[in-house]
Amino acid sequence: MSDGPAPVLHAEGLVKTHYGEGAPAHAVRGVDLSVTRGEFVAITGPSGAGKSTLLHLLGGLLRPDSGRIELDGVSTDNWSEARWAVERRKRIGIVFQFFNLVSNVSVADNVELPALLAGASPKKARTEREELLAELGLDGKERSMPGELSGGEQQRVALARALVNHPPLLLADEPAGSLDSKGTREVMRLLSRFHQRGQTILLVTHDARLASAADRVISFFDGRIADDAALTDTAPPRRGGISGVLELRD
Ligand SMILES: Nc1ncnc2c1ncn2[C@@H]1O[C@H](COP(=O)(O)OP(=O)(O)OP(=O)(O)O)[C@@H](O)[C@H]1O
Repeated sequence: MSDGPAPVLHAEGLVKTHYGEGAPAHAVRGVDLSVTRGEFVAITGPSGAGKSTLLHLLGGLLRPDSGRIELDGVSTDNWSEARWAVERRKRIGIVFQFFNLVSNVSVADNVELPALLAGASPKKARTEREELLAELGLDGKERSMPGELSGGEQQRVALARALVNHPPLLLADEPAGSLDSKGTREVMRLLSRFHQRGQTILLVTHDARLASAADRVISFFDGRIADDAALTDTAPPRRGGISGVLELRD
């Protein structure tokens, strides 16, 4: 590898088979992947290709059958579940299709909790929460319960929760998958904004139009990377990708 800084994420030889009721599902069949700081990478592919399984492996929510993962140059090989939980809080924010907010606590508590668990003082957690919710257009919703919010608002709360500890890596698994076109536009606009400020993002989506908002698109098929289309250094920066893409939806 070159002398530059370690990639935010580096995976080698990842394999994962699910054993359910029927035949084993060979969801991830040997994946090598590096994500550099500041990249916005989309992983796209048809339903059942193994995209979510890959994202769950990369976030430590599933263990690979074989292969290895490094985060910021640190090997995760010997991490226990408990260690993963601690490290994930600092290093990886995750947003899911169905938000996964804690339904019986307020918006404010949903966002502050991961900060407190990571060791922030109550004052710091509160400040971070206030800043993020304001940034995400959720002023005045602090005392609401998740169920009182629209899908788009809930996903913005989930985004605030994922980013409250300033993790180097944001993983997003079909974050617009349960949103209408307005919510989709909003969440993609926010991802793009955070990316422009330097956030490294790995987005899983079956929707090629949303994937085109990223600056590198990986096509995933049958558990393997079929294509990895990074923009070259000499390519002109993409502009208006998201609005161009999402106009299609209106
Ligand atoms: N927990 C599980 N138990 C058994 N099989 C599973 C499990 N999770 C996923 N699979 C199977 O693994 C394969 C890959 O699934 P995965 O959800 O990773 O694909 P995907 O590309 O994310 O699909 P989608 O876009 O529909 O979410 C599929 O055949 C799926 O049925």
